[in-house]
Amino acid sequence: MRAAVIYESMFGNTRTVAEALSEELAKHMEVELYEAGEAPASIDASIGLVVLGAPTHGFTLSRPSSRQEAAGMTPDELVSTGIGVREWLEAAKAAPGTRAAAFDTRISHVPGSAARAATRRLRRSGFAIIARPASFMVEKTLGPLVPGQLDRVRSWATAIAAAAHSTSGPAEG
Ligand SMILES: Cc1cc2nc3c(=O)[nH]c(=O)nc-3n(C[C@H](O)[C@H](O)[C@H](O)COP(=O)(O)O)c2cc1C
Repeated sequence: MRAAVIYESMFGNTRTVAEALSEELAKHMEVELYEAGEAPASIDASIGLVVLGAPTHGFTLSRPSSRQEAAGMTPDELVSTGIGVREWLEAAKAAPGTRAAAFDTRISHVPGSAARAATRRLRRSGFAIIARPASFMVEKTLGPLVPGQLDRVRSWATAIAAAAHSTSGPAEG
């Protein structure tokens, strides 16, 4: 099976999670890692699993206005300077039933997260959701990740690899 991991990140924390996730998933399948602005809008039929990752902004997926707000918080260039996962999803095309899962990074345990919003949108677009949305925590808005989060990422990767292999994709009906 091949997987596409597509992430958006302002300050690099979601990218760090996406990289660790991809490394672990690659023990179980072929993995392509894309920043959202560079990800293909059309998911190739050979891709059996799509994993989306985004920072939580305002209890949901980022918008151009929240990304602009993020840009004002650091003198450094943002990791994602083009579209985010919200806009990628609006344009995405994939075979109905393509397996998918979503994660986010966030600061607070208050309900409302980018991963939940992405999962809802994936389902609405015809993807088959194989895992509950996962959140990985940062200490402050700019990061870093809370210690121990990358262990949680690796466990989640193992779980979604197993779920992907035990769930039929579009080709199998
Ligand atoms: C404009 C803005 C809004 C945010 N809103 C939330 C929020 O509603 N809930 C939350 O837990 N974290 C919120 N955060 C913190 C982000 O989730 C945090 O910056 C992100 O996880 C860092 O990941 P990144 O380095 O990949 O951008 C917000 C951050 C920004 C910049």
